[in-house]
Amino acid sequence: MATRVRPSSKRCAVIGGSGFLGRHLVEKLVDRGYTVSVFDIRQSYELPGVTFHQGDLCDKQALLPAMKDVSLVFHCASPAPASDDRRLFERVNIEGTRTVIQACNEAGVQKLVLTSSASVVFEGTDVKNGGEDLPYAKKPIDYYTQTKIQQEKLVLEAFDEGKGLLTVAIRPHGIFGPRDPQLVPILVDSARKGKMRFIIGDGTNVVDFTFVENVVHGHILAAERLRPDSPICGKPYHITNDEPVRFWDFMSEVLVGLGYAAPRYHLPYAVVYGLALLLWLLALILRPLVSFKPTFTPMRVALAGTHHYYSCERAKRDLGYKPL
Ligand SMILES: NC(=O)C1=CN([C@@H]2O[C@H](COP(=O)(O)OP(=O)(O)OC[C@H]3O[C@@H](n4cnc5c(N)ncnc54)[C@H](O)[C@@H]3O)[C@@H](O)[C@H]2O)C=CC1
Ligand SMILES: CC(C)CCC[C@@H](C)[C@H]1CC[C@H]2C3=C(CC[C@]12C)[C@@]1(C)CCC(=O)C[C@@H]1CC3
Repeated sequence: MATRVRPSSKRCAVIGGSGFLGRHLVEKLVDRGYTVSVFDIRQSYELPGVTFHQGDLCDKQALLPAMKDVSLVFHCASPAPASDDRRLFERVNIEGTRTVIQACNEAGVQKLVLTSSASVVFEGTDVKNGGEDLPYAKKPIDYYTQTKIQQEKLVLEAFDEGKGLLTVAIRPHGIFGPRDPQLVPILVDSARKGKMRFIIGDGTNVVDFTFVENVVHGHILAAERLRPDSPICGKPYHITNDEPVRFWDFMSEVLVGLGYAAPRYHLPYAVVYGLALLLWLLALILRPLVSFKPTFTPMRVALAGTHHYYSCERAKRDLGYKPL
């Protein structure tokens, strides 16, 4: 009878490994002696020792070769929040994640680490030092958040000792660092268009921005602590800098550092949120005729005008996490 060879614990796959977080994760894994396969819909770089598999994660047959002899899978692929395309989010984050789980089970993968998001509990109102026990948002503000919630539930519920699949979810918030494709680019683009003169609300709201290397560190700790008897199986973990900052101070520092003026004039939060909602509706109605993407989406305005910072005490306790 043929015996199944147990894959090496240092062989892993990174789904979404061509992206911002994914590439940082791949680079750190290679440094730590892992053999890495990247699976992504695009290839954005080359790295010695890393094998690239190009394909759509909704296609199980395309995924399986990237998972051959792999014991650990990181799933950090998602459409960009800015795309605001309901069907795309549902297809990739929900149906695609189901496919990833099936492929992991078929390929005999032992551990699956999902990159979720702290925004799965954010409903547009203040979250102060939020723990992982907060309920999922009942009224998620956008399709991105709505489908990230479903995705996280799928992965955590897939934890099944019987089948041998151990799962965990990492919830970062507002990732920044080299090659960030959204935070600084959106900010700079808005500043160039003269849209960053205003502070939404009173400007004192405190939030988490998380350095990408801390997020990578949290993922690797979780992967290495994921064992059948570990308390982390089937659980989500917030990973932050453990250093919440004022949203508008952070924005101002980045803008001034890049040679733009800091926002100065205050606008009432409720008015800007209402306008953003109106613009979003207008863009939705006019979509068949004209396509325009408002800079100030309801989600961005909510993030810019409320407190949203999270406790990483559970990660410190269970993962031995400490910001780098
Ligand atoms: N950037 C942030 O502030 C935060 C990001 N996250 C999560 O972190 C993860 C990584 O995000 P980023 O690196 O910022 O985004 P990114 O856009 O740089 O990376 C996502 C990657 O997924 C790939 N991808 C998308 N659809 C795919 C598909 N159908 N099949 C295969 N690959 C596909 C893209 O090509 C891209 O390389 C995502 O799951 C995101 O939800 C969570 C919290 C905050
Ligand atoms: C136009 C301005 C009012 C705001 C400009 C800055 C924003 C582009 C960013 C500030 C907080 C960021 C953030 C995310 C994207 C970029 C910001 C809105 C996420 C939505 C990315 C995906 C997540 O999972 C949560 C993030 C929260 C913070």
